[in-house]
Amino acid sequence: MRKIINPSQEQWAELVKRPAKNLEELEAGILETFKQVRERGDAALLELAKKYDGVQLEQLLVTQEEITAAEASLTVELKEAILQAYSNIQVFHTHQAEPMHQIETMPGVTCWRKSVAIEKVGLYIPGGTAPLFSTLLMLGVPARIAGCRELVLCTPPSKDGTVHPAILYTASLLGVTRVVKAGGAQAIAAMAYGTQSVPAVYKIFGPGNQYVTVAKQLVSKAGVAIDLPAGPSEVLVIADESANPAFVAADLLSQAEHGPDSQVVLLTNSEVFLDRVEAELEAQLAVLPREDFASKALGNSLGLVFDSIAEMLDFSNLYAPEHLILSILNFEEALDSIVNAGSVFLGNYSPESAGDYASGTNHTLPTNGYARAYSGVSLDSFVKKITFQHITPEGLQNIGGTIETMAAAEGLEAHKNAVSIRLKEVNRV
Ligand SMILES: NC(=O)c1ccc[n+]([C@@H]2O[C@H](COP(=O)([O-])OP(=O)(O)OC[C@H]3O[C@@H](n4cnc5c(N)ncnc54)[C@H](O)[C@@H]3O)[C@@H](O)[C@H]2O)c1
Ligand SMILES: N[C@H](CO)Cc1c[nH]c[nH+]1
Ligand SMILES: [Zn+2]
Repeated sequence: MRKIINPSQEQWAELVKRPAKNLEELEAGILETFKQVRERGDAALLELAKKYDGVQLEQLLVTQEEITAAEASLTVELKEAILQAYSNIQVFHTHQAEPMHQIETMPGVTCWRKSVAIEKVGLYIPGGTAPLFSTLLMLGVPARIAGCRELVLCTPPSKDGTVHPAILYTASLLGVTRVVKAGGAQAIAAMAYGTQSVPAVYKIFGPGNQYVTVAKQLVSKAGVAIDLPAGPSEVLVIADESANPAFVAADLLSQAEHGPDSQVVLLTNSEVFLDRVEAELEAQLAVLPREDFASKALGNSLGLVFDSIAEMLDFSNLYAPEHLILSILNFEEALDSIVNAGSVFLGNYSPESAGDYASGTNHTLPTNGYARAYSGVSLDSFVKKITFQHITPEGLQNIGGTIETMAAAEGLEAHKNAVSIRLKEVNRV
């Protein structure tokens, strides 16, 4: 962890940059993958699974037998945990539905907006370093609440050609239409362009590593929608001396273990506290099974000491973390100052893992500073909002003049005439 005491304002711009691969090289490789998938469809997916996932697949689609066997192999404890998380995510996301209001903007002019489900959605479930079946709940539950009809799931196969049973169990709970053994940029291309086995979808959802995230951003230029850039996980903790160094270290490691390109950041107003957290990091890291990823991620990470909580909040807003943890005594006083963050965890007993799995909030969140402008996945992500309007003859008499004047000022006579021709008739009657 890189340690800096009172970083200057000039250093801030540098410090908020995430560890990232060379974008041009990444894009060139991904575009080549897209070309192969577009030209050769399933054959390219099978070849790329061998190249990147190290497995010679016999077929891309998961069979019903595989799903049945997966269900039977899970413990009751894990199934119950999945069902509890499902229920909390469902409750939280169901409450995001907006009531539909019909608004009369002028007498006789009525407007309203209706949420309509996106019919075909693609769900990318990461599987390179860990089988994130929790991500399937985060995407599948709101998709089902919204009423999406077709759910296509892509996830990288493991080396023996299987998909983790908890992913298959969750897919079955959600009634996923098709589960495809494909990961990385090739999976994104398949869902965007379609192949013999993978139907093209209208919007692609889901987090992933830098290959997946850049691939999503590239296909979004080609006409398919995406949810948001949700790349390597990150957490920023703001802690004062009221915080528990062991808890803070545990939270930092929880995101560091996602992979070597993750970044974790600690901001504190006490150098002594920072030293205590560093000692805890060392002790806890030594017993982590994913020590290799976590220690690489810690190598990218920052421990910064500031004079005041206000300054830490300013830095955090510039950094715009995916996850923000406020482990400070008076966290309520800080809430109004948070303007850029994906999801926020308050006090000493709200571990970030709660949001990852089961509290009910969505864990598919903007990374790499995108929380300055993007929200995480929500029910809204799975619907389009279609607006409607109905104008009565009296309504047209009320609003017609305004439209005619504006259309004439833009020099668009046909627009003006679409009103005038009607007004003539209305005024004649
Ligand atoms: N922001 C969020 O909301 C959020 C949520 C969950 C997970 N995540 C992040 O998702 C990521 C998951 O990454 P992952 O790697 O475990 O799984 P992944 O499924 O995203 O990526 C695995 C795929 O990457 C491709 N790949 C790997 N090396 C490659 C190479 N050299 N060239 C081309 N393609 C290559 C392969 O096709 C492989 O199937 C982690 O970084 C994690 O932090 C983010
Ligand atoms: N922390 C990840 C989002 O950045 C989500 C996740 C899934 N499983 C564990 N964690
Ligand atoms: Zn996590």
